Amino acid sequence: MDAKEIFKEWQNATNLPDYLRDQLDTLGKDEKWVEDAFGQDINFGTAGMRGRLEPGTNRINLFTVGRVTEGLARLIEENGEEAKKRGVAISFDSRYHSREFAEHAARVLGAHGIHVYLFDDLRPTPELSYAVRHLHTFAGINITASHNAKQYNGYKVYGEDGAQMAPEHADRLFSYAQKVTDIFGVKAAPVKELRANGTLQLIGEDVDEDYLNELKQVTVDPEMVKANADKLKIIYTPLHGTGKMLYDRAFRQGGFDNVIPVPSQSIIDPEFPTTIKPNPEYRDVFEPGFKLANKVNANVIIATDPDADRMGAAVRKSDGDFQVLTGNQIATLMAYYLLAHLKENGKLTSDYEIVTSVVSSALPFKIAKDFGIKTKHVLTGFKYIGEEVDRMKKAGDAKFLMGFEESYGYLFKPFARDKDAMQGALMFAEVASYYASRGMTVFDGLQEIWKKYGVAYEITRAIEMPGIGGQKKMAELMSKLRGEHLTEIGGHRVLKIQDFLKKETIENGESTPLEGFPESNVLKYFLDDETWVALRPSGTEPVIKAYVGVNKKDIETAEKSAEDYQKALADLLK
Ligand SMILES: O=P(O)(O)OC[C@H]1O[C@H](O)[C@H](O)[C@@H](O)[C@@H]1O
Repeated sequence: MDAKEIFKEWQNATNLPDYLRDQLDTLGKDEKWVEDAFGQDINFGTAGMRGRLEPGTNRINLFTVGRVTEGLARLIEENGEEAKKRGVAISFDSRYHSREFAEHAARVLGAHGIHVYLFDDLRPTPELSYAVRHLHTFAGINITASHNAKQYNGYKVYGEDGAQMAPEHADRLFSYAQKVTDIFGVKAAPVKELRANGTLQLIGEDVDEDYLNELKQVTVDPEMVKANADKLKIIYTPLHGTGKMLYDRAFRQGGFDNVIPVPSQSIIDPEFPTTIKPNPEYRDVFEPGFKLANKVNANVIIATDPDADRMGAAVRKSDGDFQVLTGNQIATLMAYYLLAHLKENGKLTSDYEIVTSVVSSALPFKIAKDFGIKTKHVLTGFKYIGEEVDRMKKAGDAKFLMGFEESYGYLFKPFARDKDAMQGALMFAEVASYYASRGMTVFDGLQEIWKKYGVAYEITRAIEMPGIGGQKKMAELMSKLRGEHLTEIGGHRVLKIQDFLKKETIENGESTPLEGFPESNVLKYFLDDETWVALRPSGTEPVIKAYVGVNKKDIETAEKSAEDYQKALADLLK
């Protein structure tokens, strides 16, 4: 069936809620929209499915949520009665329709007799990851579009290890979902019935308690934190989302008594009214925090995104202004602190390991090597970091120190297996406390690291390619570049290319196999001035991501060079 026919089916459906029917009537006047919203099924990417909250098979709505949950139900059924009994934990964030979708997913699973643990209210993503492990469920669902704009929602699926489902399983789930021919006929049992027969169980405070208890392990030097408590004032913002549920207790039990929330951003609100996108990457989300910090004379601002898996921070410089740090810089500070702490306490052993993605900063690895510990690169997607934690546990060949991604994700203690902004916030607060104890700001700390190891500076840019045409364009651009074997970028010689799709490394015109990674549409180039650049279509947004990482003597040269490289990449993508 083509897009127009499917659109007609939706028009004729008898069970569309009014808000979807209204949207269908208005948006449906635009043929291009119809083509985009009905021309394909919404895909499963880096983090499950994500899309605009609109009617359509290529959108997020009650019906696409129902269909994918039906796919999950069939995957669980295939694994037998035990899997059904273990069931699924479900959480949701502060977005429009999140609660409704979570409940709908519970009802669809319930109709298959699959046990469901549904959070009674919004909760952070890492708490769901923790709940899956803690309750030994077979899977987890989280209704969230993370840091995307308010028009979006999404559906993340977790495997029994608490990490986002690995591609093999996710593909299977998706293929089951696609076998659902009548998207309007997916069965959903009534909540009342499921509550009465015990299939649907609400969870909340009980899991909070246990998760908060685990969070206590994150702080590595509680005494130092305690001794410097009065030197540190932290501003915290949950950006209108789930971080609000736990931050207060988490900070307090960690010994951080001086944490002041940003009032306007502590209101749970799907409009995210104080932001354009509730993403701690962007300076604008910190504006209310800056004002408050100036008023109460605080030096550190910590922000978590609406589902509290990403954590960003801004720190005061000596001129009084705030610097918004990148995810890479935050991870660098954390890695240095953790290693220095282990060393000072005579606890540093060479079997510690840091894991990060191939598009994240090289500096934490440089530091790790200097301290003599192991490092491991994985593809983008925190689930791959989760897999490494499992590998270390099973093989017993390494101790997990931390995992991080440039996209503001960090994990220290693997009781959660997704990036955990609560853990990130606690660790960053501890880093701030460490520098305060030395009479320094966090920004001074970063400069100290740069002085020792050189300035690593990274910029990630997203080049938008929306719509169905966009997918095609991204595929064409990537395959064109792949075929070209570039020898020069931005006036610099390419020394080596890593092609993660063809799984080959090209160096001096010779190709050797690139082992140890699943296939992925990523190209990474290493240049003659210690710069690396990478290109990949995002798995969560209709964009190609262009990554640049330079190594220079000072930050000014680094910033300029990184900008120049970004321009060169933008030209390549024209
Ligand atoms: O670069 P993308 O494919 O858009 O993914 C960006 C990020 O999306 C989600 O937040 C995932 O959990 C991360 O692991 C990933 O790094």
